[in-house]
Amino acid sequence: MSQSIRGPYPTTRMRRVRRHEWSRRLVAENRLCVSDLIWPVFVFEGKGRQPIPSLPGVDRLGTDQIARMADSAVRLGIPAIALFPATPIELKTEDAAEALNQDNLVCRTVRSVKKHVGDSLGVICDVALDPYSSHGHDGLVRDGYVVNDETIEMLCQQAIVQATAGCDIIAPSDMMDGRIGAIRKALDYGGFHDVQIMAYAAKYASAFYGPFRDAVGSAGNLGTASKSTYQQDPAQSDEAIQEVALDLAEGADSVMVKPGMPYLDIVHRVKATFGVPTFAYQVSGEYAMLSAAAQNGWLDRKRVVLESLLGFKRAGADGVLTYFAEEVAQWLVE
Ligand SMILES: NCc1[nH]cc(CCC(=O)O)c1CC(=O)O
Ligand SMILES: [Mg+2]
Repeated sequence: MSQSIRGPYPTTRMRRVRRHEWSRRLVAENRLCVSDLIWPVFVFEGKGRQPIPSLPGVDRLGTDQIARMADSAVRLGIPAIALFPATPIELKTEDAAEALNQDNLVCRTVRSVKKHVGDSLGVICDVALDPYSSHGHDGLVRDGYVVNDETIEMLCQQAIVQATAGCDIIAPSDMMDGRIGAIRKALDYGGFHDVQIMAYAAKYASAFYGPFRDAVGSAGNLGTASKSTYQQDPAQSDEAIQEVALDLAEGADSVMVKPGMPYLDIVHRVKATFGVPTFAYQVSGEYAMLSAAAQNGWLDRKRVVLESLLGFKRAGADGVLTYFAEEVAQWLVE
């Protein structure tokens, strides 16, 4: 080839650093590690394990499975679990009174985890009424509307009940206005000033929550009703920033964006705007999608899961709540 027809070759060759595995590792800007994972755990009243058909591979755990689960989390180095109770149908009522029972399933589970592993594992509890309400809504319903302030009174009591059981992080997922400030005050007056609040600050009214509602048994209660009068409209972006600003001003220690993959733009904006501990929730529908495709042999389970979680890190999340947590932790420590 003659010199004259050779074009000007690029001085910058992006491919140079990609050539070898050691080099790709060396320049990697983001990394996923076990410390990034929050493990959601469904519990039920009874013994053994119950499969959840729309969450293949995820089981509800009976009371006799709790110690083993907590041991596994500690052994793998998972920093925290998030507990979700499947409340027996006969305990669900219009006023969700079971939420305030000091001996309800979630409180007993918290106590048994704490008794078993103490402070080597953080325990997160959702604050919202949907696992306990006969209508499946996160708040109290008056004349067909989920009422804000009256719900908050109950959420404050629910937070105290959970903190008393030993919960380390209270995670309000209800989207009532002003609940973070009220819960912070209630916790402080109750002597729980060291209990953290992880606010589900930007939580969207999403169809991706379907399998979760199967898991906690609230799908049948909610029926075709929607949560759009309190959860955010998927069209909104600036609104998420305002939600986060309010929750931080009210005393949230960390914030959560939910769902995850379709909302990575929100994760990024929140982290870039506030620079506070920011978490993302890879919700049940996201787990179901990836699992189903992998089960069909259409996607490589391990590779898509790791890629999806790295995506959260790249977007700015400090950690991810994911149903893949235990499995991923096993891969990462191998
Ligand atoms: N307070 C309810 C709650 N807490 C976590 C989820 C969904 C999580 C998931 O889909 O994995 C929901 C469902 C909802 O808002 O209806
Ligand atoms: Mg809010």
